[in-house]
Amino acid sequence: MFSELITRAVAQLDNELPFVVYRKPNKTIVHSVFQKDAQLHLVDDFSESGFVFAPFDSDNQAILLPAHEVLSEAFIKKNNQSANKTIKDVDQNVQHDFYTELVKKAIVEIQNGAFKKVVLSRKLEVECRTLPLMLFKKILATYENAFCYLWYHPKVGLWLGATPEILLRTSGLRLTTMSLAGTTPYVAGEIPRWGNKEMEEQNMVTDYIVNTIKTRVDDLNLSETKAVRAGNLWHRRTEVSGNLKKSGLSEVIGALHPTPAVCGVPMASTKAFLLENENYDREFYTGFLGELNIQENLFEHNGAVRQTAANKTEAEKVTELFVNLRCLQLVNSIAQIYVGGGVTRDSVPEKEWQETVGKSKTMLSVLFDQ
Ligand SMILES: C=C(O[C@@H]1C=C(C(=O)O)C=C[C@H]1O)C(=O)O
Repeated sequence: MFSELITRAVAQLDNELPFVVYRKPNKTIVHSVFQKDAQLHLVDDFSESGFVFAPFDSDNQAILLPAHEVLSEAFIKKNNQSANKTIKDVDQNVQHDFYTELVKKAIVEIQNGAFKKVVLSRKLEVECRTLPLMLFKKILATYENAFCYLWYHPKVGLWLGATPEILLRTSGLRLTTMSLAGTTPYVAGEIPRWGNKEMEEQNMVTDYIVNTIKTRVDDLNLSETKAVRAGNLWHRRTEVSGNLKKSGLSEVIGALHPTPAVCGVPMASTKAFLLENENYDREFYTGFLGELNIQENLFEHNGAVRQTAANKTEAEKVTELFVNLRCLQLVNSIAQIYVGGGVTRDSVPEKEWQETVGKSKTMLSVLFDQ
C-alpha cells in the first residue's frame, strides 16, 4: 500500500508540476492534490476552493492549488519506521550571538513599553541528500499527532513540515481555533512544569484570539488549558470555538492571522520589528496552509480512489488551516529549517536560544539517515 500516491507525487515532482501531499493530525489517510499545469494561482478573497499556502506576511498573496485531481491512501507505519534517536550534531553556534542579541533588543523594547510579546525566529541551513518523498514518509511515521505535509510549486519551491498548530477550522458556520504557545522540553516519564513566562505568553495568545472573534461568534467556548506534546517538546493549548454570526472566511482569517503565537502583541508594531530585525525573509514559515472550502466528500477513504473535481456531489464545505511551523524548505540539496519562539519581559536570552535549538530537532531528526 501507499505506493500509488507516492509514485504519482514523484512523477509530479519530476514533471515540475504543483502538488501537495498531507495527513491531518491522528489520521491514517494521506490526501493529495495535483494541479494539471504549472500556473501560479493566487487567492483573491478566500471564496476559492483548493489547497491554500499562505505566507507569514499577509501583504503578500496566498497561493492556491486547485483540486484538479485528488488521491487518498492509508499510511500504515512499519514498526521500525521513525526518526533517528541520535540526531547528527549540527553546529548552530554561528547564529547564537546574533539571535541572543536580537532577544536582548526585543526585551529592551518590551521594557520601554513598545510591545508586550514578540515571536522571534531564525533560519538554519543543513545539507540534505534524502529524496523529498522519503522525508515525507519519515515525518508521517514520526509525528502522528501533527499535520504533516509536503508542498511543491515549481515557481515557489518545496516545503515540508509537521506542525502542531491549527489556525482555524470552519464547517458551515462552526468555527474552531486554538491558542498554542509556551514551550518546555519533553522528558520521558515526567509531567511538564510551567513557569510564569510560559503561562503569561500563552494567555496573551488566548486573550488575542478571544478578543478577535468574540464579536464575530455566538456561544464562544474555551476549553481548559492542556499540555500537548509535539515531538521532543510540550506546549500549552486552549481550544476556542463558536458559531460564526455570518460566513466571511476572508474576514476571520484576516483578523486572526498572524496571531501572537507567531508574531506578537500588539500585531502591527511587533510585525514591523521582526520584519526589520530578524534579518531574513520568513516567506511561508509562520504562514498557514490547508484545505480551503473543500467539499466534505471530495476524498474517498476506501483505498486509492481517484476523483476529479467534476464528479463530486453537494456536501458541506470545510476549511481546515494549520500554522506553518516545524517546517523546512528544500532548495537544491540544502534544507532551510525555520525555528522561533515567543519573547516576553521574563525571557532569558540563552533559554530562548535553547528553545529554538529544541524546535530545530523536529526536522533535524528526520533529515539524516543513520
Ligand atoms: C514559532 C514557533 O512556535 C510557536 C511558538 C511557541 C512558543 O513561543 O513557545 C510555541 C508554539 C508555537 O506557537 C516555531 O515552532 O517556530
